[in-house]
Amino acid sequence: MRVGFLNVNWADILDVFLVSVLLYQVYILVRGSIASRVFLGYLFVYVFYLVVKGLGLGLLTAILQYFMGVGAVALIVIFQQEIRRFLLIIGKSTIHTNNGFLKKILRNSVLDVQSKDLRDIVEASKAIAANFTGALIVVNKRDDLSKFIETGELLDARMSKPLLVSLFNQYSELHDGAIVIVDGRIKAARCVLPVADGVDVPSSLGFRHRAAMGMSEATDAVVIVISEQTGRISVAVEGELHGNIPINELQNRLEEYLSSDVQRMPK
Ligand SMILES: Nc1ncnc2c1ncn2[C@@H]1O[C@H](COP(=O)(O)OP(=O)(O)OP(=O)(O)O)[C@@H](O)[C@H]1O
Repeated sequence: MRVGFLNVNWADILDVFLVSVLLYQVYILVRGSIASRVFLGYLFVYVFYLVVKGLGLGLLTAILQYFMGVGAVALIVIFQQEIRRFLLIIGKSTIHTNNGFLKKILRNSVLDVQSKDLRDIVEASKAIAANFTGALIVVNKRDDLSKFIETGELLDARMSKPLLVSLFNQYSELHDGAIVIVDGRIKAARCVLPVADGVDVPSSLGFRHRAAMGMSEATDAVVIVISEQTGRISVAVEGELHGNIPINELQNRLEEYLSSDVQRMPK
């Protein structure tokens, strides 16, 4: 088939499709992390190398070629976490499971958490806020949250309001840190989240709220934060904190945030 002055065959189309899928997966894995900058830097050097090679600058081409060879090894070391997660996703997923690899790539709707689960989260938030207990609840969207789950105590429990409330009870050994919910299951408790420290973070904010902002900045997850001091419920999404949300609005707001599909720029 001819497209303009190009001769394109099915193998070319398949090739471009597979490379796009691969680059998209790499982007999903590294976005929001420091690794994304390294990845972009390496890509920039590679494009520069192609230009230099095209211009026939032999010496510079040889130097860049050597640099990229060493860089490839360095990339494997720098990206070891991401590579591990990538292989885990492939290993765990089949097209037939709910978490299918293709579904993760192709789906547009990201609202995996059911209304009943959201109701449990809202009811639990209401009870926790009424008792002036602090809480931090992370609800996943599309990003893989394994590296945050690994920092806490693995539970993989069915969603329930009583369980959520008791996990944050101040006498519970698991009350500190955050709970991470993935596809409607309580995956882990006592998780450590990244803390937001940018210039746009109000200095009056405590660490619970900063962690909520940091997590929603680093991933596409939606984070509910309940203040121990004021009993106020806030929700962090895409790095922004929406403060003091009335309990009767919480479910709608969560549904809205969890189903919106804004593509964030990598930090
Ligand atoms: N990086 C973090 N990851 C997970 N949880 C955190 C993190 N930082 C703080 N927390 C939680 O927040 C608690 C401390 O909250 P702190 O009082 O500093 O925050 P705050 O935003 O003022 O909240 P509050 O209004 O509830 O006091 C810790 O005991 C811990 O449970």
